[in-house]
Amino acid sequence: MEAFISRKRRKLSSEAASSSERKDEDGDGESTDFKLAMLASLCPDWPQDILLDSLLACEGSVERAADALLLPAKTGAPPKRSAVNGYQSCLAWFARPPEDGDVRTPSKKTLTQKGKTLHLFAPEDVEAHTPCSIIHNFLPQDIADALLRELLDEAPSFTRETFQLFDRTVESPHSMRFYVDSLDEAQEQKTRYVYNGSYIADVAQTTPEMLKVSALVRGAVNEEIGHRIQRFYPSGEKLKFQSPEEWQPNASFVNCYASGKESVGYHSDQLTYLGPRAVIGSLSLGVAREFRVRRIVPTVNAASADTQGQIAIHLPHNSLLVMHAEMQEEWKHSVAPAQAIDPHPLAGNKRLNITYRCYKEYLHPNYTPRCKCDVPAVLRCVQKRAATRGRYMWMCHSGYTPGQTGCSYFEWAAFDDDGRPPWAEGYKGNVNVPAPGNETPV
Ligand SMILES: O=C(O)CCC(=O)C(=O)O
Ligand SMILES: [Fe+2]
Repeated sequence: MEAFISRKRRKLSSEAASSSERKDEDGDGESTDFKLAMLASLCPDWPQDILLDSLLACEGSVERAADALLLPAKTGAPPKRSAVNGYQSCLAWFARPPEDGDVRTPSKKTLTQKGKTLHLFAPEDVEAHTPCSIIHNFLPQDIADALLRELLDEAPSFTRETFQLFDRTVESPHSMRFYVDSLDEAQEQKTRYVYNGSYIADVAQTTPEMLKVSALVRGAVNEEIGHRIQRFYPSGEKLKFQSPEEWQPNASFVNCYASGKESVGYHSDQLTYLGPRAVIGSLSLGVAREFRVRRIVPTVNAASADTQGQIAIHLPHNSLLVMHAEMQEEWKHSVAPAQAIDPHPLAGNKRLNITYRCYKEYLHPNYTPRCKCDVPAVLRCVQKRAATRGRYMWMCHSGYTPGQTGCSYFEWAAFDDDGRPPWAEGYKGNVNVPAPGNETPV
């Protein structure tokens, strides 16, 4: 569902848009994810893989795919997800264990196959084959339980996002709330920070347990970043545009999945306030669920969107998943609906998830470019178009506001090697330079 808001709205004139900060765009037009999300809203009972198959069979036409699926559904229930789609468990059984001093790059080999899901459980497999790392049993049990209890008390205040999709109003398939560390910041967020063209009306103050845990997450994430750079990045150096500063969480989205049916569609998190090559620390509590990731491959048509299949990372209670600097620009992630779940002793059927984020002071909307509608622009990275892939751009997002069409404002974003914009202290010069002849993304 989140993917609804990660698409260009211009072509869909009868459609208004939604809120939520985090979701990113390709800058490449209406993609398979968006079509999939639309199809999922029209056919909510069908598994993702069947939706995708149907979309491909109908050459990307959402209407035809929905017709094809809904016709038989009138006479029977949707088919069960095929059990043969998932395979493999611990790749490390087959791999040489890394030795101290090894510098490895993340596996380039395609492990996943079109339409298949590769299930990963072991932390060493997750870090070797995805842009993430995971720490199981992250918190001492009493702290994890206290945090979970606190979030269970908070959850009734969470809300669902609503989207206007053609003539339908659609709700996000899980609820959430945004938290910042002080009341001043909450006020600032409500009045200055724009998310897909709107302000967030409800911004809460980070709760005491969340704040306590934030300090632990901060230490662990910084350690994981160092480990990732040393072991996986070329020459053991941080990526171009990645911040060399310490990662300091100061904001978080908390998500609640009330049952196995609740989910979030494939998306990338929006970079506007996090900057390029953002790192996110994601703590899972309660019911274990699958976190699916898929590498974005440059596409020419809908049929090539799933050429590498997807990887499911299992997120048990009290696990900390770190989405590293490769993640938001090159991969998409989702939480798939679960056909069966194991209830948790404290949380019942619920999963609570905190995504700790590091908002950069120099990306405060006071400083970032404003579009012709006089709205702070949204920062996006070209994900699919091969010629400009990986370039950052500032664009208008007023088009996300119901009733507004937005403007055509577009500007390549200037960042130095450390991801700092020109107005930031210590800016060393633009390295986000488009290739000649590729000055505009569309
Ligand atoms: O629930 C999760 O693990 C992921 C949530 C997510 O992707 C988000 O908040 O952007
Ligand atoms: Fe996300």
